[in-house]
Amino acid sequence: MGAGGRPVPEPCCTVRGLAKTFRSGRGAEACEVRANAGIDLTVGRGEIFGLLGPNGAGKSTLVRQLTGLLRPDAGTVDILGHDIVRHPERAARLLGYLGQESTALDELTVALAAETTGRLRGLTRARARAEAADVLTELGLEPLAGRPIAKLSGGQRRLACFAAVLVGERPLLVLDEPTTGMDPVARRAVWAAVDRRRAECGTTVLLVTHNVIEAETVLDRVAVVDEGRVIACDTPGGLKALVDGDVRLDLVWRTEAPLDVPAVARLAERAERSGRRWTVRTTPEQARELVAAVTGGAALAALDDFTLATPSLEDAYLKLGGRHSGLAK
Ligand SMILES: Nc1ncnc2c1ncn2[C@@H]1O[C@H](COP(=O)(O)OP(=O)(O)OP(=O)(O)O)[C@@H](O)[C@H]1O
Repeated sequence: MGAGGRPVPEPCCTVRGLAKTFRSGRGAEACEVRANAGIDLTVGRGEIFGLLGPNGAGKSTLVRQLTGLLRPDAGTVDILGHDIVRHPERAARLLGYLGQESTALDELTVALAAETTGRLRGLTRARARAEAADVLTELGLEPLAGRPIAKLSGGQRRLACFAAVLVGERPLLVLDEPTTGMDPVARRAVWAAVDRRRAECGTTVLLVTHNVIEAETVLDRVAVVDEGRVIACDTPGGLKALVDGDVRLDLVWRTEAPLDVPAVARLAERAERSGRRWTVRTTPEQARELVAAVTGGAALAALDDFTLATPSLEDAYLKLGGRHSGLAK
């Protein structure tokens, strides 16, 4: 049994001891960046598995190693029984990859990019065209079908590239921050499309994200990556259990916090401050006392809003010792 008592599915992707150090410059200018250092991971078939971590943690490097685009210095990558380090060319047949950068398809129209991906994956012209049309309808992209991808807005471009990745079904989808820049309607369309493929075809999804809220809602399991290592791997619920019993108190001041109020001055020393917002992670009892202190006296007039919340995945991440910057709220 796996985390949360669920049966562990058959592996789709197994990574062992993956390591990569980038070297740049020469002589005195030379520098080394260890992008990953001994990563072990197993992603089960049909899982929606997330890689969460701050900027520069090594997520994209890991993804590029999995997709056969970057050769690791050491370690193995097995996808559905294929050794991707030895045979990187096999990755294209096993997975659909949505990277962070734009692709050669950017010069094509949305419809042609989707159709071309289908053709590159071995579909007949008629089949590729039909599948592309279906995916465009599914994602609400029909009005943009005839427009070149390069001329679209950032969110539209991302959705068009995602559409292309879906044409010509692949058992594994590797999506590097797929919803960046998308509005809520487009985001919902992406997650509905992912869910449908998992339900209907058993598709496995490996997702890189900064967005902890998204991570909490869509992922079955998540690996937290920091400085090239996996520092935790569990269900979102399992990770949040690390901070079970704590609560988060957010205070938003109208302008300046009233530091002349002793309770507020004491709070200032331990709160995480971001502009007018102060955040404190504490026990429920202490949170109640703090709320009473800031809402019962002179501080109330200076308070714009306050919320008490149960711990989020971000709180769990912080507890694990990850660095705060780079994770979206
Ligand atoms: N081609 C490269 N040459 C040199 N260093 C690199 C190269 N690619 C990545 N790095 C470095 O490796 C580390 C990991 O980068 P990576 O892009 O994998 O992080 P990430 O977790 O995907 O970050 P982000 O969330 O910002 O996309 C960083 O320190 C980065 O600067």
